[in-house]
Amino acid sequence: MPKILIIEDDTAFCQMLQKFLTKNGFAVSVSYSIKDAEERLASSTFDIILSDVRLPKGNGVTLLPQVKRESPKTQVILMTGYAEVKTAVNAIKKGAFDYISKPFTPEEILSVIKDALRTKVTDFKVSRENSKSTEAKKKQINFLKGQGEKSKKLQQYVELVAPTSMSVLLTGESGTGKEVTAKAIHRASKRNNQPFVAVDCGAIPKEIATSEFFGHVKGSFTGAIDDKQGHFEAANGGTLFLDEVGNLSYEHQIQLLRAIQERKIKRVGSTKEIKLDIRIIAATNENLSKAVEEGGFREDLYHRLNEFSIEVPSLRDRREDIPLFADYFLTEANSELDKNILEFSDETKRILQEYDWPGNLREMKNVIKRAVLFSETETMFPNALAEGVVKGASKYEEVNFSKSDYEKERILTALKQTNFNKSKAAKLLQITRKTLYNKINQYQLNV
Ligand SMILES: Nc1ncnc2c1ncn2[C@@H]1O[C@H](COP(=O)(O)OP(=O)(O)OP(=O)(O)O)[C@@H](O)[C@H]1O
Repeated sequence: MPKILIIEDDTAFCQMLQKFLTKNGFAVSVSYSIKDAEERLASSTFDIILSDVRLPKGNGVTLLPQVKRESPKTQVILMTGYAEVKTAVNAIKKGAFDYISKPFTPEEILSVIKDALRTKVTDFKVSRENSKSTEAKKKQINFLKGQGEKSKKLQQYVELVAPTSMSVLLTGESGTGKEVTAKAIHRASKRNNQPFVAVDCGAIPKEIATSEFFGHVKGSFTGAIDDKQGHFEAANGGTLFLDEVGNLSYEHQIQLLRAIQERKIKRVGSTKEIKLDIRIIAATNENLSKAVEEGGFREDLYHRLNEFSIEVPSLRDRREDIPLFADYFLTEANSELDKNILEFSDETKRILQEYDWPGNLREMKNVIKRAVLFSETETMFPNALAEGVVKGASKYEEVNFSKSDYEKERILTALKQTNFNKSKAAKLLQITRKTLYNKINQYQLNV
């Protein structure tokens, strides 16, 4: 029976969730404070931790390093309010599995938990793939080219730099698509039949970073029970993607620089040199040049990584691509959830268009997947969207969109979808024909 720990200071909500998850076959423990959670984590192991972001005396994110250190297989899901999306997105980079915005429904929480249980935790968020990967993996690396000016420029740069052996530094906010851009560069390069190895530098504990990067031989330190290949060796011949490179300690910056310059490495505890032929793509959502000025990042390494830099635009800066990405994520969610939502209603489109998307494409993908799960008609209406998104779309409040506007819109869409066949439209709307006629009169619809 999978074990879940809920960390939530709202005791009533916590107990309700505990009851619901217990009924659904999970062994559920609860902690109402960070301190209690820390104690529990020290003595037991859980498959899933479901933690509120905002807790008295801290937040759910501060627990992540402890969880990742003591129980790397545990998946962490954060429960957030609207204003905390950015924190949650940062938490994902630190190793959290996903976040779920409050309020959520029972189906939604179960779906996230099931996803988390299905997804095996890889060591420190390292993913390895090569071009001979399975269909599923190929699907994961889909890269949609946008049509707006900024997206076209991004695509141009990708095509320009891909065939060269230049190091590329990708900058941009979290969730903008830096990793998928790195994969797109790899796929368009001559190395595309060689490995692409992605390493989240922010998630590797300092103490073992050298061995993670360069590997080790058996017995070289306590805990080195076997020979182990590092990420550099695993990527040999292909591309090494260093995500969150700004998080590397000074010591590891030196080690990386040396390996890149000398094009060879030694495993920890070994004298044997291994020759490298690697293309480096690094990514950061910090201002790395400022970090160089302030002395937090080595200038020589910065120049090595930054032979060519590409800024991946935020979704706010490429709003003209929102419909394209929304359609793309709709199709993706339909196939993942085995649903068939065909379109967005006009009001839904407007909300998606006007919302600010602080978590960028990652947030949009999550919002649409959740909404697909909720939608019961072939058209997606605003009520399926997370409340934060609806509220966040500023003009939504200005026009004071009311329940009746929404109802009217649903009725018109259903009528259009059924070619104005009122029986079919009523069925689609799950109301009786008589109610439909009453509503048509009430709203004076000319149909
Ligand atoms: N061009 C794109 N086409 C299709 N999906 C995309 C595209 N860009 C981003 N995505 C989707 O958005 C999500 C976030 O992308 P990705 O992980 O590459 O962002 P990131 O900038 O590397 O984020 P972080 O800085 O948090 O590591 C992924 O699920 C990815 O599939």
